[in-house]
Amino acid sequence: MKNHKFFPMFVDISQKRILVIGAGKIATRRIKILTDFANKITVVSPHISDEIQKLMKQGLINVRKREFCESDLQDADIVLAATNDRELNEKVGKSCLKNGIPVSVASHKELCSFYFPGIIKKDELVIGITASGEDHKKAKSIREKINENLNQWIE
Ligand SMILES: C[C@@]1(CC(=O)O)C2=NC(=C\c3[nH]c(c(CCC(=O)O)c3CC(=O)O)Cc3[nH]c(c(CC(=O)O)c3CCC(=O)O)/C=C3\N/C(=C\2)[C@@H](CCC(=O)O)[C@]3(C)CC(=O)O)/[C@H]1CCC(=O)O
Ligand SMILES: NC(=O)c1ccc[n+]([C@@H]2O[C@H](COP(=O)([O-])OP(=O)(O)OC[C@H]3O[C@@H](n4cnc5c(N)ncnc54)[C@H](O)[C@@H]3O)[C@@H](O)[C@H]2O)c1
Repeated sequence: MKNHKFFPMFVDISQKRILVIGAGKIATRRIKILTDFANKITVVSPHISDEIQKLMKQGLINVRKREFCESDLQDADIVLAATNDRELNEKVGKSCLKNGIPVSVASHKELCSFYFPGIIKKDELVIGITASGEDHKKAKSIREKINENLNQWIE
């Protein structure tokens, strides 16, 4: 295929129903970012990190404290699969792709219809970074470098 890079489309997700499956290290990192952009975040997971618990108490997210079930997808506009059960992530990814629900699968880049980017947010500036799924550490280190220098560049 000639073009297979993902386009950085900046999208209004403020009213989108976002379903995050899993509430561990990766899901928590992403949910904390998403709360700056989205108002309708639901997390489904039997175990919840302390940080997720805090966000729930602040009213920033809804939590279904149980295992994922297929019907969770019925009221989801966007899905992030981030459990430590790779088979489940895969099942979710395939189901979303089949049903046209935008999905990012933390364990299977080939099942993503979008990638979760590295994000820097400063006032009205929003910067998203991807290494096209090819080098996650590079995406992280470039995000850190931009972060370190941004204030200086703005001045
Ligand atoms: C950008 C960032 C956002 C975030 O996660 O917040 C992000 N990954 C980050 C870091 C990171 N990821 C991984 C490590 C461990 C070291 C390593 O393996 O290299 C580290 C480093 C670390 O965490 O220090 C492991 C990993 N990641 C994926 C797989 C599965 C696969 O490749 O198939 C596996 C193997 C899992 C396993 O085998 O178990 C997949 C995806 N990770 C993505 C995003 C999507 C597009 C990536 C891109 O654009 O390149 C994509 C494709 C899908 C998605 O998840 O949407 C964030 C850095 C930004 C920041 O720090 O700000
Ligand atoms: N994309 C990335 O940046 C990146 C980086 C490292 C790892 N990973 C991948 O991300 C995934 C999650 O890693 P982690 O470190 O956050 O794991 P973790 O062990 O910290 O958390 C896993 C979470 O999944 C939940 N879970 C397990 N079974 C579930 C089910 N049936 N229904 C709902 N929730 C369920 C657990 O309750 C827990 O909250 C792994 O598949 C790993 O391979 C991705």
